Amino acid sequence: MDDRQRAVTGAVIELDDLTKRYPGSQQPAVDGVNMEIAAGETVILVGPSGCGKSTTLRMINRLIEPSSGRIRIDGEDVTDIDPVRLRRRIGYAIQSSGLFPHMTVAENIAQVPKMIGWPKARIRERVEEMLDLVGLDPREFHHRYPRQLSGGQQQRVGVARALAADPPVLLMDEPFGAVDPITRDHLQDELIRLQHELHKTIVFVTHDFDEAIKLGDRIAVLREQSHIAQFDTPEAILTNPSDDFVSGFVGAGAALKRLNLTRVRDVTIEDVPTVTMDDPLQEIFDKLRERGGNELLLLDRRQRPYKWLRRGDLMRAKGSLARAGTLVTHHVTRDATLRDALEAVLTDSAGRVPVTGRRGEYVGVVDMETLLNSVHRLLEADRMAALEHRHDLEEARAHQTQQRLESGFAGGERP
Ligand SMILES: Nc1ncnc2c1ncn2[C@@H]1O[C@H](COP(=O)(O)OP(=O)(O)OP(=O)(O)O)[C@@H](O)[C@H]1O
Repeated sequence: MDDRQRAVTGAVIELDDLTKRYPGSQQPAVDGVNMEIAAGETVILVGPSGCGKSTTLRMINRLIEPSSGRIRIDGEDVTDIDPVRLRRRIGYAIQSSGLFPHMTVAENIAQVPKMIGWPKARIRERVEEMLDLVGLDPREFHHRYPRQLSGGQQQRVGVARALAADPPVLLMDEPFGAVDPITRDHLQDELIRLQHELHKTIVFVTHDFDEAIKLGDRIAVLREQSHIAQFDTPEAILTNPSDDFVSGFVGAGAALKRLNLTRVRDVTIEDVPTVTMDDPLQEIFDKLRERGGNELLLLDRRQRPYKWLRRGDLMRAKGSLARAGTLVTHHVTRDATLRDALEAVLTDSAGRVPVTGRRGEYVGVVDMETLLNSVHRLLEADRMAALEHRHDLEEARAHQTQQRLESGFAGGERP
C-alpha cells in the first residue's frame, strides 16, 4: 500500500455539478455530475448509448466546454484556464487511435512533448521509452506510418502518444472498441500492466461491462444525462446493484458470463429418434411415423452422429441411405460451455446440435429453445440470489442501526 502511494503519479479529479447543454437541445446532455476520482485510480464510465459518457469525459480536458459547473485537478480549478495548456496535462486516447496518418509513429508520439518545448534529445529518448512501454520494438516501428500498423498496434501507439508528456491524467474513450476481441483482451492486459507501473489517474469510457469489471478500480454506472446510478467497486456493483437499472446493466454482462460458466451437462439435453446404418429402410420410415417427427438422426456403426435424415430425404433415398440426408458437421460434448453450444447451434441451419459422450457417441441434442430457456432460468436464479443478498445486507444494516440506537439510549441512561 505504501509502495503504491509513493509511486502514484496521478492527480485527483473533482467534477462539481458539471453540466453540458448542447445548443438547440431541450435537455442537457450531462446534467450536474458530481464525482471525485482519487489520484492513481482507474474509474470507468459505463452506461447505455447516448447517456453522456463521452460528453462527460471530454469536459474533463475541455474538448467540450462545460455549460456550468467546475472541474478541479489536484485542487486547482481548471474550468477557465487556457484549454490548450490544460490538455498538455491530460493524455487522451480514443477509439481507432486518432493518429495523424501523414506522421510516422515517432512523430505522432513526439507531438505533445514537442509542443511543450522538450529538447530534441529528450524527445527522442522518450519516444523509444514509450514504444518499449507499450510493447512495440522501437527499431521496427519508429519510422512506420499508421496505415502500416495493425489495429491493435495503432491503439498501442495511441496510448504511447497519450502518455508521452507524462501527464498525471489519462482520458480514454472506448480506446479498444475497434479491435477484435483477442487483441482487445491483450490491450486490456497491457493497460493493467502499465497502470501497475505508472499509477496515473485514468477515466475510461466503455459500454462493455466486462471491460469495466476487468479494468476499473471503481465503476460509475450512468443513466441518461450522466446521472450516476451507482459509483462503486466492481465487486460491490456485481453483488449489490443499487437498483433495477444497474442490475439490468450487470445482467447484460452476466448473461454472457453465464454462457461461459455453464456447461452443456447443466442444461436439459433432448432426445431425438435415432436409427443406425444397418436398420432396414422400412423400419426407419416406421420409426419416423411412430414418433410423429420430421427428422431422425442417423448414427454410424460406433453410435456417433452421422447424418440428419428428413422425411423428404427418405422418400428420395430409393432404397439406399448412402446419399440421403445432411452430414452432421458440428457436435458438442457435455463439458462444452453453453457459449460453444450456442455457437454450434447458430452455425447449424436447423438450429440444433448433437451432444456426444467421451468416445463421440450420441447422447442427445440441444437446440436454440433449450439454450434460451436455460439461460433465462440461470439468470433468474442469479437475480434472485442477488436480491436475497441485498435483503440480507439490508437486514444486517437495520440490525446494526437498531443496536447502535439501543446502545445510545443505554449510554444516555447511565448516570
Ligand atoms: N455536438 C453535439 N450536439 C448536440 N447534441 C450532442 C452533441 N454531441 C452529443 N450530443 C448528444 O448528447 C447526448 C450524449 O452524447 P454522448 O456522445 O456524450 O453519449 P455517450 O454515452 O458517449 O454515447 P455512446 O455510447 O453512443 O458513444 C446524446 O443524446 C447525443 O445525441
